[in-house]
Amino acid sequence: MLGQYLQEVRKKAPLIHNITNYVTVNDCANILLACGASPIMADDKNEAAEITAICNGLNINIGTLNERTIDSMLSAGEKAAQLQHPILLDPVGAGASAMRTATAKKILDKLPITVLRGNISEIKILSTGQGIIHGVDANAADRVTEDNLFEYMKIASQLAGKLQTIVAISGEIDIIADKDQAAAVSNGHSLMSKITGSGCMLSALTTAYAAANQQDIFTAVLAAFCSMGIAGEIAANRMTDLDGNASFRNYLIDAVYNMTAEQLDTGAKYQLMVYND
Ligand SMILES: Nc1ncnc2c1ncn2[C@@H]1O[C@H](COP(=O)(O)OP(=O)(O)OP(=O)(O)O)[C@@H](O)[C@H]1O
Ligand SMILES: Cc1ncsc1CCO
Ligand SMILES: [Mg+2]
Repeated sequence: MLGQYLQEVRKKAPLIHNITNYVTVNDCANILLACGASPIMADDKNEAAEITAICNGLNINIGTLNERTIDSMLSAGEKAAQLQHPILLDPVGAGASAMRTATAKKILDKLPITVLRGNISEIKILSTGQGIIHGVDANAADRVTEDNLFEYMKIASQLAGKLQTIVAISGEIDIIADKDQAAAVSNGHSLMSKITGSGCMLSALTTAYAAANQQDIFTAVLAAFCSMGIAGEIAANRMTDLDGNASFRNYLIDAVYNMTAEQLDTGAKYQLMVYND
């Protein structure tokens, strides 16, 4: 079933506008090409809205935020909203500085964000106003485990209802939630946390899946998360004794490039909770 969502990405080849950080920008472009989408990066206010208008989805990532790009994010976001393009916000490092936290909140407040995709500490800080983040990485104390999973799924779903968005939390176990349901994805490999940008790439990929599957964005996000996790497992399997995190990064992109709909269908590992209240 999820494989169809990948097929739609390949068929429609959505063009994704990325306003993103300068650490992982090239990886974001390559992961979009790998899944069958196309990237364009453009972060000047004078062209942000115009670029968004020729695209099918907008990926806003605050990883290397500066005063200038905040305006570009809002301007592109307003245009994307007018055109009913999906908009994803990756609140990289929310909680690490007052500027990041305030900007993530401002974007959530001013734009109809379709998907909020971050690690558990970023999401926790944005929802409760409290917590500690380890730079751009999740705080180990916030980890989603088998023991707290159902509690976190419910909280994610409540937050999704409050923000009127899909909340998508990455980590060893990923959680994707809207106000009525939450899915927990157990695909992935610990090496994914040893490269920078696995989260940024996931956000770019998720924007492409959402843009190509607008009729069911929740399932599109689920498919994107499963495909990234499966790619991580395939990449880890290819590692030799001399390989390190640089090779892993390449193997991960290669696995997204070579992924088939069948691989996604058979490899996806998730459980779904539907809430009635
Ligand atoms: N320990 C782990 N085991 C399995 N998968 C993992 C693990 N850590 C991260 N992942 C996977 O890596 C991807 C990125 O998640 P992560 O939470 O590390 O994002 P992030 O913190 O935003 O990353 P970055 O900021 O470096 O881009 C997701 O697909 C997630 O499932
Ligand atoms: C390391 C880093 N710093 C700002 S953005 C980024 C990439 C991972 O989010
Ligand atoms: Mg991140």
